[in-house]
Amino acid sequence: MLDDSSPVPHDPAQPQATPYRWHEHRSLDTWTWACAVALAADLRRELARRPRARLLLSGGTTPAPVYRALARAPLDWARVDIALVDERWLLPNDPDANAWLVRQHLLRDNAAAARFESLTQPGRTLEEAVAFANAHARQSAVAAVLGMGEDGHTASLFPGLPALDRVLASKQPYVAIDASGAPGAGQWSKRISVTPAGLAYAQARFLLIQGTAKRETFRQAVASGDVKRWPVLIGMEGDVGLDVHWCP
Ligand SMILES: O=C1O[C@H](COP(=O)(O)O)[C@@H](O)[C@H](O)[C@H]1O
Repeated sequence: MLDDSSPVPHDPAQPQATPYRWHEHRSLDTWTWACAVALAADLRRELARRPRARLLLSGGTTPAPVYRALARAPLDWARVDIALVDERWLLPNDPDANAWLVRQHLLRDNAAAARFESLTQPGRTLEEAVAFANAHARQSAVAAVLGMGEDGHTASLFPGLPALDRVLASKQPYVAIDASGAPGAGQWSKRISVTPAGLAYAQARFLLIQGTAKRETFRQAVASGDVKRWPVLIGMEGDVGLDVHWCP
């Protein structure tokens, strides 16, 4: 069940500089099903209009139950292309790779028929992986699913990275990221990430978050409006709007 009341203070007399819609769910179950149903609806609508539908996904851990639920949706999955918004520089069969999460939790059941564009492959260099991503990225996607760390990073864009200015201004949809020194990046400092220019190809944006710490992170990000301190704010750039789905 959805409750659209926003916990983030907002003066309705002021135009909202960072547009988002806050969907608060009571439990992990309702969060999971609401997100999966919304994504399936977007895919179904696109497949009714076009030969193929494209979906951009995050990794990490949070979206796994949503992907498992989505995998059971009765769609013509053979016409669906799945790509990542970011990847750690790991081979796709590494359990810490975002590709691994997608393979384990989405590319199964009905969705086993979907076509997946893994960014990393054995023998592919980082530069080749970024070129591969950019070669496929300039086409409309029904939605981009974003995650967020407690530090406010999204995709592989971490707060305070020296390269953020360049990334945020990039005309390329994907770039290589050196996240050395960013505590939230863990041991995976080499990464590939979508840019705001890449996200602009998504017709809808979902931010899937859980827990009070991430709710507080999101509140601080919105209050600050500083995208370099809170890269999650890239989800609100442009006029698409960000659907934030939260559960405790
Ligand atoms: O490193 C990453 O982290 C974020 C957030 O992950 P979570 O485990 O806190 O859900 C994720 O969205 C991103 O794809 C991933 O590369």
